[in-house]
Amino acid sequence: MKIAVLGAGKMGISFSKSFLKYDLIKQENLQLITRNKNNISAISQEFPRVQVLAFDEVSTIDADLVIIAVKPQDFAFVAENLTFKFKENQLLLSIMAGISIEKIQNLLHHKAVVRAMPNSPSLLGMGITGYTSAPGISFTQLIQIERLLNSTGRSVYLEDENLLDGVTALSGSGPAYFYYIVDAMIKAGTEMGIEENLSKLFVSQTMLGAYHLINNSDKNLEELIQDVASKGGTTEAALKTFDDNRLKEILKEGILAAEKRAQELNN
Ligand SMILES: NC(=O)C1=CN([C@@H]2O[C@H](COP(=O)(O)OP(=O)(O)OC[C@H]3O[C@@H](n4cnc5c(N)ncnc54)[C@H](OP(=O)(O)O)[C@@H]3O)[C@@H](O)[C@H]2O)C=CC1
Ligand SMILES: O=C(O)[C@@H]1CCC=N1
Repeated sequence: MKIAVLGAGKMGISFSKSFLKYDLIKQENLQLITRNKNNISAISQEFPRVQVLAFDEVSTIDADLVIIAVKPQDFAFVAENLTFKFKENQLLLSIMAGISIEKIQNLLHHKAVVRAMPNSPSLLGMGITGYTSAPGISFTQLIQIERLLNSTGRSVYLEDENLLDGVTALSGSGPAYFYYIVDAMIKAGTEMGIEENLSKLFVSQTMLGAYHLINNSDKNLEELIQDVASKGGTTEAALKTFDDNRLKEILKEGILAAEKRAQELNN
């Protein structure tokens, strides 16, 4: 299989690394397309046998699969300035937030589109990707896509494309929410006089342990919380402050704002 990545940024590179790591593709069969010519030598150093091209130098794409990994805001420019046509047998895989299959089909004049929403832990093979496809994509093509996505972590096929904006808000953006909460906890630690590196250790090991308890316990989240929160104790004091300040609602509102933004990106 030959793959071209249009938009060799963080996610495009991260996907490429996963495909190469699991031998799903050879460097010789990968094309990385970037906007800025100054990036070419750095990318070529990392991938010595990959063909690295600038967008305005591309005259044809020799690939079975083209991954579109530019920012949604750059997509209209890409579509208007393509100097080549997609071949009928080429499959497009978009990982752009918000942009619908219909819009991709219309702007690129190409029907065979799969739309996916991965997340940044894909860099470690620990991501999760929701994906869906245009009508007419064969089962064999979907299996090929799923094999590639699974090299970046887990993947879930969704019948309903509309759910992908929710997936974007939940797992696409999710790692940033987690870092945000971890950062707030570490800062609280330093404010209480714990050295920053120690605070980081206490918080990250707590998150890791708690994550494994979620996955290895028969108890639901409410019960796990109750196990920690002794009557009249410290946890209860923290949880009361969170509830008094509507922290859960605020987090939910933030996630819904991310979904709304994904929908706006398609306008
Ligand atoms: N970051 C994340 O965690 C996730 C991102 N996504 C989606 O993945 C996509 C990429 O995001 P991310 O990797 O973070 O962003 P990056 O900015 O790191 O990557 C986008 C890349 O596209 C390049 N680019 C822009 N225009 C063109 C063009 N005309 N031709 C070729 N390359 C071009 C940019 O070049 P330049 O360096 O010049 O800007 C940049 O390298 C987005 O659509 C985003 O919605 C999805 C899930 C998670
Ligand atoms: O913030 C964004 O728009 C992209 C999509 C999901 C994660 N990053």
